Amino acid sequence: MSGPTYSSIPSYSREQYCREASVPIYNREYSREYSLTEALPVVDDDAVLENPMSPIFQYSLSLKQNALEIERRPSRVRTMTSMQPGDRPEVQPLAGKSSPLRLPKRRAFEICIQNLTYKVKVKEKAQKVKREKTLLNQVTADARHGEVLGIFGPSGSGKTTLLDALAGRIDRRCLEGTVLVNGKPIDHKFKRISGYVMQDDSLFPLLTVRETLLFSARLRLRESMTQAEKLERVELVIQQLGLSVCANTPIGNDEIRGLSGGERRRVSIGVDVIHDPSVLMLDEPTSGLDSASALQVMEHLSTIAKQHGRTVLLTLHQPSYSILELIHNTLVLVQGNVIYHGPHVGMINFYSDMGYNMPEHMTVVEYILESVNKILDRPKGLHKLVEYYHDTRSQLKDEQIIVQPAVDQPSTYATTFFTQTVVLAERSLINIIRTKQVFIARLIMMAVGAFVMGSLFIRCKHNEIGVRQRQSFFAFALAFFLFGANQALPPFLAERKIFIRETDRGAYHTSAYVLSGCLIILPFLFVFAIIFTGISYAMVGLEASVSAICFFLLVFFVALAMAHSFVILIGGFFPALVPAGNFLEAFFSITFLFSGFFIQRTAIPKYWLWVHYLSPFKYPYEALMYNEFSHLPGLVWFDDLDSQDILVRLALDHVNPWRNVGMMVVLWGSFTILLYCVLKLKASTARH
Ligand SMILES: Nc1ncnc2c1ncn2[C@@H]1O[C@H](COP(=O)(O)OP(=O)(O)OP(=O)(O)O)[C@@H](O)[C@H]1O
Repeated sequence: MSGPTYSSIPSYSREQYCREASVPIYNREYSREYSLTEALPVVDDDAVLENPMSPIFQYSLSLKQNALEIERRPSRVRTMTSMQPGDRPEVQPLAGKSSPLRLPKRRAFEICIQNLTYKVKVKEKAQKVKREKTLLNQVTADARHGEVLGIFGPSGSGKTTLLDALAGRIDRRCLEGTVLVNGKPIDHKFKRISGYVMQDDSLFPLLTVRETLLFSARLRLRESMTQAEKLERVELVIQQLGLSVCANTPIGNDEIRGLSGGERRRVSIGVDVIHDPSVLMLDEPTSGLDSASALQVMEHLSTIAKQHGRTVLLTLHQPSYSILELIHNTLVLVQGNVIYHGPHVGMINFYSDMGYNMPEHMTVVEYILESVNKILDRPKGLHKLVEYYHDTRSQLKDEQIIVQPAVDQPSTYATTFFTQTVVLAERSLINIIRTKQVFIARLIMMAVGAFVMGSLFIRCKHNEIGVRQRQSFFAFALAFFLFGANQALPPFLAERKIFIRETDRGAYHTSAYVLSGCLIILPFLFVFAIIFTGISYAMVGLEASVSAICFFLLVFFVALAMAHSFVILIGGFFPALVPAGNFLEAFFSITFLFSGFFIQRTAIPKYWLWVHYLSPFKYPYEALMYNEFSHLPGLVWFDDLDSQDILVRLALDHVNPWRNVGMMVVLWGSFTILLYCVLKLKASTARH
């Protein structure tokens, strides 16, 4: 096809258009030119004209600064207007465009995929050596701005793999071929200008739809936008995705009642379109939706592409007629090979030329996918399909779209590190408050534990048994605290997927996430330490000076924070609960053995000493012991042994309690930094 595109119409005022009625407008869908008199007797900005040429479609005509924009959209009202050239058509406001919010003008992006190949090594059960499996084979395609590229293919044909490859979820070093974005090789900046809606919905179950979208807006819309504008954008997305009825419903999950699967899918789309990315990739955006909702979502995506000039790539299964009409270009994959790329209308001719005639009741995609299975059953079936496509490809070449230069979209984060930390902390706080049962349960556990220990070691005497009781109390209390930190694991693992998705798309810095998580939990840990100290300290009858009590509280608080960050670190390494939980149990059990309580440091064989120094129990245990005995100088406990002698006997006389607290802080900081590194690595190689 050749001819001018809409955007090539020169910059005319509306009056000029009316005067120069003979300016031809090329309509790509109908492959013909219309005169302005025919299509556009009177045009108001952002108006819908009941299309006189089609009973099914409306043309949304809008006269923008530099070009006349014409969008074809399915008509909701099937009214036919018989219109003669020169007649004044009925003009209605454009549905779903009521918001005055203007999206920023952005640079248009054209993606050009050339011979993209992705192979993995797979091990067959029976075979010893690994076999190479080709997931993408010489895929060549392009996605243009202002258009929706529909990627089709039978299950397992490589649709998700292709999107993952573009989204940077597959290490580029494992890919052969080229992906060009506006003529330049794709790089890490692409993540920031693109949005990727994956197949699975990773959302916070306790946040409502509106809250979910608002948090996404606060993280991903530019800082320069006011709160009111962000709210307005959220409301617009809610409206466009048909989520108004459930805007205040919690997302929910298997345990908490919430949205239906289709609504959840739409929220996932909302989260990734809220910042209006220049390139939007969606894996099965309509899965789980009824036909009306699916059409609504697709209309929205088509609008994003057409009206805002964004590039949309999506995978779909069995699109209906109406959905297919909203897709401008198609790519059909079979076993990682392209068997068709071009407009879907051309697909009918392409396959009828091959000798396949489409029955009336089927969409072309449905028919092709059904036929492909039969073709694949034949000898060399796939090879023939691919070969036929390659032979005819040159004939299918569509006209070149010239990418319009416009305002560049910055490739940095939309918000500052400070804003990200605040927003993420606020979101975590809401989640903690909404799971108050978990917090209350842990609080009760602390109180009951403190009471049981306090009543067991009640009023320890200053004698030999009293020394033993104090040792046992400190050791057991620390075990109770540190083993209990495992409770942080399940909520973190549930959140981990969301974190990976969000950072993968460049929503915020990994460091902002780690810092916010680290800070928001501290007040809660402090409350636990206070409850425990308040109940058990006096009951056990420990040294009653203010400084000793405060130090005791400080040690437990820092121990809790250190243990919490360690548990989260392990959650960063292991994505599943069982291996992470098992590792933590084993780690805490072994390091508890080396704490110095069961066997003194001086008695530990040299080759095991390193475990003693790594033990998270060692530092708080020694600090607590020293704190207790050093506050009672000269007190004779038994056999003429005073506090100092006891410390010498227990090999604790060398302890510097503040150095131990310092070591705990260092461990806490190291675990947090390691967590940052692990999450950063996981986010960058999410698919492998
Ligand atoms: N790491 C991997 N190792 C081996 N095979 C893999 C790997 N990742 C994906 N595959 C295989 O690659 C093929 C393509 O997978 P992909 O998820 O891209 O298919 P799809 O077209 O999106 O399927 P669906 O429509 O069912 O989502 C499948 O056969 C899948 O099993």
